[in-house]
Amino acid sequence: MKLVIGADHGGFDLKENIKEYLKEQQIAFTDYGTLTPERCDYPVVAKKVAEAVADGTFDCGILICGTGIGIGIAANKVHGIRAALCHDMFSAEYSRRHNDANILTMGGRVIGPGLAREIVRIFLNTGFDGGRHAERVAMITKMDK
Ligand SMILES: O=C[C@H](O)[C@H](O)[C@H](O)COP(=O)(O)O
Repeated sequence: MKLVIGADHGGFDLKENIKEYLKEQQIAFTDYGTLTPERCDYPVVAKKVAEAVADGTFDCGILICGTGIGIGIAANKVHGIRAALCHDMFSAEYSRRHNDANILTMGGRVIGPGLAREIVRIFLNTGFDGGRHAERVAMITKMDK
């Protein structure tokens, strides 16, 4: 699984914490920034990460801003992206099982690193159920065109 991660300044600290978790779990990833805590614009990193997932460079992504909202709105503008804002474990599981989410978004100003690590673990280890959910995801993909 090829994984890419990105954040703005609002998500920078949580991104760094999640990177430590991924290293501990020996999960490879690429960091598309931001690489410092200086203020920056979340649509820029959202576009970079979302396009790299959409074109197949990566299988999935994690995007973090202050709330997880803006970076998700921006990522979902890219064709083929299904970015899901998850601040609980149930949503993380079902974003994969029912929505085949390919980007997880979280808010670094909303949740702490312990819960965020659990959400990441579930997101990365849960598959898509397919079946009736595949038909619905196909409807979304059609709307994208
Ligand atoms: O949805 C947007 C994000 O939460 C941003 O991280 C946030 O808007 C950044 O705000 P500020 O520039 O005031 O730190």
